[in-house]
Amino acid sequence: SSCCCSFEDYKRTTEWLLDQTNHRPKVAVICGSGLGLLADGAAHKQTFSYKDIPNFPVSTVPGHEGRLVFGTIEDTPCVFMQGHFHLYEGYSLCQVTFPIRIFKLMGVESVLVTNASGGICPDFKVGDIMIIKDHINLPGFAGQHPLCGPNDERFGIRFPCMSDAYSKDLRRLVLDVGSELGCSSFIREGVYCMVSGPNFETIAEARMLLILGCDSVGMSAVPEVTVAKHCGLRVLGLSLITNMVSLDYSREEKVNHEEVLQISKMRAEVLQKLVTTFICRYQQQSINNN
Ligand SMILES: O=P(O)(O)O[C@@H]1C[C@H](O)[C@@H](CO)O1
Ligand SMILES: Nc1nc2[nH]cnc2c(=O)[nH]1
Repeated sequence: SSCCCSFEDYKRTTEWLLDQTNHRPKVAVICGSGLGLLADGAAHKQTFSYKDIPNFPVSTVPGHEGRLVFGTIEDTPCVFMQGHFHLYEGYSLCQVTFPIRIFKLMGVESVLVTNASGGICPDFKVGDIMIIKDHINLPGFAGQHPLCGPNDERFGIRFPCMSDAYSKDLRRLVLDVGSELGCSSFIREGVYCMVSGPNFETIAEARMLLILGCDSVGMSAVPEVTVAKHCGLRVLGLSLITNMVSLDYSREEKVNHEEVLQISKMRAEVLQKLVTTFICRYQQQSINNN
């Protein structure tokens, strides 16, 4: 699975966007399933449909609007992806992660990845927000890895370190913001495992993931985070627990995508407050540190 996009492709898309907008985002927010509302807190919005952006993939999954929204949160220039791409849609991991390198070339410094996932950790509850502390790249173990193929040094090194993929400072900051907003009772930290999907887990698979140390399981984030870390972006990951994964053969409930979207919509407002306040504090901290 080598990269199907050349540096020229990335450059062409970046230049096209820089020509079309005066926004120069510093923070990129990737909105997971049903979480497009996260962009609603931004002002001075300018929106592009993915289908109109050269080289951009398009969204094919319900709950992913397929729009790139530029805007500002207080004084911070941001870009929101309302919908992102998945391996199970038939995209290569190079296409899945294409926007990350565009953001890098546009001057973005930090990426906030959100998504929906199933809770594996028995202490979790539906509606919890899990700060991603670490991940397991299950497709990566099988060679489905976005950095396979020739390495382009203009983006990053051949053998990037992944033990610090999720910025400690950003995790601390979002924990502080969560407690300031009175959300501590449903904010968790944990390990996210990516599977390719599109089916939800069997019970035996779920039990295996529990033994492996996974707290939640989903079908995204990891390729985007890996490529972001490779090109030197700071990363924060937030995963909304939309369902509990069955670990027990006697459990009757069956998970489905509609339920995932319903819980995402129900929690989007809280997550939006968390994300917008986080971005405000992030900006204040950068000002204080400079
Ligand atoms: O795009 P995310 O990772 O938020 O979406 C999750 C994984 C699948 O795409 C979908 C399953 O309901 O939700
Ligand atoms: N793989 C997986 N992805 C999800 N996305 C939301 N819920 C789930 C889940 O239970 N399993």
